[in-house]
Amino acid sequence: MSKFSVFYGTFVDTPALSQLRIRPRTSIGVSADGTIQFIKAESQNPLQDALEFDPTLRSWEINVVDTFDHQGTTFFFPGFIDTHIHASQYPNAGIFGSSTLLDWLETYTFPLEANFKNLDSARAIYSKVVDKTLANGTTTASYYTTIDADSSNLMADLCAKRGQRAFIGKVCMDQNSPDYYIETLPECQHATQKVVNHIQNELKDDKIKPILTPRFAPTCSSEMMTWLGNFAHEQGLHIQTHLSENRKELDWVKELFPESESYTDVYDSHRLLTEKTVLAHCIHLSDSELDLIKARKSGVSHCPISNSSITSGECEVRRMLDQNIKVGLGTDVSGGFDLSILSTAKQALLVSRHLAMKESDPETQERLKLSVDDVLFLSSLGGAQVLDLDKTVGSFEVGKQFDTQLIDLNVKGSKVDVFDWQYAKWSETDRDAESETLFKDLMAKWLFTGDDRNTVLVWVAGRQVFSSLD
Ligand SMILES: O=c1[nH]c(=O)c2nc[nH]c2[nH]1
Ligand SMILES: [Zn+2]
Repeated sequence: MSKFSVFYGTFVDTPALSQLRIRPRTSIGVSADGTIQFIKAESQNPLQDALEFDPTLRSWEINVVDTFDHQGTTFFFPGFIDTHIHASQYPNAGIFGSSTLLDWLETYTFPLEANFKNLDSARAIYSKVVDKTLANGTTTASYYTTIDADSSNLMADLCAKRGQRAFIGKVCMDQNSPDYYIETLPECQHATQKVVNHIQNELKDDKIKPILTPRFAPTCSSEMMTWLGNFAHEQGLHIQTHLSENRKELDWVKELFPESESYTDVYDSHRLLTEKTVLAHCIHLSDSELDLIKARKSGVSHCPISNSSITSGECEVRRMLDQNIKVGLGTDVSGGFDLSILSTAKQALLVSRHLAMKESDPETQERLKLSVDDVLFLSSLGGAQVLDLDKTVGSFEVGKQFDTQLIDLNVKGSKVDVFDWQYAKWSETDRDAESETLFKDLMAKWLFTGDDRNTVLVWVAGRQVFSSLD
């Protein structure tokens, strides 16, 4: 591996909601540990920039990645962050019939997840998931596996080997689950500790972290949630779970936890809401539940494909963003059928428009609509905030890790077509308002007509982890 890398071209990221930052003719220097060391705008010579940054470097020690692009169709974008994906459910992607959450779990999901004791089959499924998510530009994923510890550890090993940044969540469930797929509290404690120990003390890759994963309140006893909440606090661990996805589920939670003020309060009263908690769905929440999530600084994983597929509802993302609640995107495979965050971002935009169409006031309608810039923020820095990783990844800043995808809109065989007048045509020196507008249109083209074919190279912590050019 080179001692130092320098990347040259157009860098695009979203330093805040609704802000698209476009930096053409820029070089970014990255040290061997993957940390961004400098960002130089208006660069003439990336190799020279690296040598100026560190005069002790020799030219042959520097790896130069130059996109040779001045027309806006090739650009670097931060790696996508999938804040919620069930790796174990991937074989069922697309298979959900007309089910809704609770019958979907019984019919499709539990039977599949129960099979992960077989490590060969687990390896085949998990390898596919890591390969495919990387090829779709996902550099960080928060995974649910199954209740099984050994195959969860295998998933951690596969992510480390392939170089993906990942949270590995062994699923915990000790009640209201089928006889063939349930654990007792002592079994859960033992298996959870086994996974945490493997990741922290045996694997020792600081890109891979354990995440405590009570499946959702109905399948978790109060004793289990108390233990998990305390364990998370003692060890400073992340937590992920599902919250308020489906109306029948809400009624069930009310029945099971009559003493709790709300579904959100069930988790809070077990110390499960922290600034490292990821709450998937959050569709049917009251104002006071949103206040509680905000007070605890927990994050929301918005999973629009899943919510439409198993007809759970429409998450009011703008309502959350208006209150500065952290929101990222989740594919929620296989409630969601697509492991692409680009597709998920597109669907997030469309779901916001469905919510807008229910309003009669034009101003309210306009406000509810998420823009291209908004959903690209949710796919990158928004997700990083949800996972409490925003000091490490999600945008291009000195000191952050270089987790990046290189997008080429003109790649052969791609669905995207760019016509002559649509190129941004950054000239050698010029950066005019027209190029900026044209470039924004190219980003919209990418979101709506692009797919994994446009993701040509992917790096995590400066290491190349995927190439479509090989
Ligand atoms: O989208 C979901 N996927 C699941 O596997 C699940 N389990 C409980 N609730 C869930 N929701
Ligand atoms: Zn889920």
